[in-house]
Amino acid sequence: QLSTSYYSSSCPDLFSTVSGVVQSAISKEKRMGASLLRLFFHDCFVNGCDGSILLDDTSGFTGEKTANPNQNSVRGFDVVDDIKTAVEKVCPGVVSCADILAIAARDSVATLGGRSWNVKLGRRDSTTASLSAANNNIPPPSSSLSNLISKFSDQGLSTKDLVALSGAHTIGQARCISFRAHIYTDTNIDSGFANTRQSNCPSTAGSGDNNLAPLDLQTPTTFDNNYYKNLISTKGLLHSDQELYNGGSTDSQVKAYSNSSGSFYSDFAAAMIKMGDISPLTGSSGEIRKNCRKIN
Ligand code: HEM
Ligand SMILES: [Ca+2]
Ligand SMILES: [Ca+2]
Repeated sequence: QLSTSYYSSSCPDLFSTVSGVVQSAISKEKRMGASLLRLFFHDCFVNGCDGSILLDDTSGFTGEKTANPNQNSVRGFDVVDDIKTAVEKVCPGVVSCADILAIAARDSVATLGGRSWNVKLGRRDSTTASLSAANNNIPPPSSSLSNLISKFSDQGLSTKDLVALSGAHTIGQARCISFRAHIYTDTNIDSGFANTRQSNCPSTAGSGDNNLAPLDLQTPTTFDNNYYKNLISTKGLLHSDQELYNGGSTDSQVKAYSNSSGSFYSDFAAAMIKMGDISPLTGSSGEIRKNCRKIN
């Protein structure tokens, strides 16, 4: 029921308005493109793409921002606010925050050198959020391949979608706490690479937990297929990344993407559209939030 032309008459300037704000945010800080892409993933995996992740906690309401995968980690909420403000100026009360996340994710990929796609729209915004679903549904970086496959399958996404979508880790940064175990205890990691990462991520828990390293050591601000090349040279930063190329069923797809950015780009776009279709609120369900951080 989502459609690429959903706002064509109600908000004809929507795409140019969103992309203007996204591009200016990325020109200030390239990492922001990665952060916006990740927000869409963390929204869609928790009761569908309904903007639930954007709701702030209040004294009487606990949202998703303090869930384990999100706390001290997800970012970009100020940019979403800037996009919403710009969109409200051109078409007040029309465009959902959930759709803004979908467009911003697409524009981020395109701005950082990836290929664009036609984004489907017409989602409405939730009036609820779920801390427990955020904790349960978003896989942690300690996940095994079978855990990853099952968390994606729970959302209706295939193993092929898992491998394609994981290519998002061609951009952005991770905290030491997310990759410490992989660089100190796993054996399926290039030893020089492990040493390099250890130099800014102390083995002791607590110290340096928030120190950052790029998910893609070579081109962390370019959306390319280098992530898969890293996996083949056992330079995946997260344990979960390297699980995709560790002698299992997904090795062949990793190899294929490492050899063909074209097949990665087209499968990534198809999988993003599929992820964007997870349980949208439509019709009279939900609402169009005026402020993405709170229900009307
Ligand atoms: C396959 C399972 C996945 C796991 C286990 C996972 C895990 C993680 C972790 C642990 C981080 C670093 C967080 C931190 O240390 O603060 C991260 C960052 C990131 N993830 Fe994932 N992720 C997965 C899939 C995805 C998907 C499907 C997307 C988008 C389509 C995505 C996009 C990103 C991006 C862009 C970043 C960097 C964000 C930034 O720099 O602000 N990830 N992910
Ligand atoms: Ca959601
Ligand atoms: Ca890259």
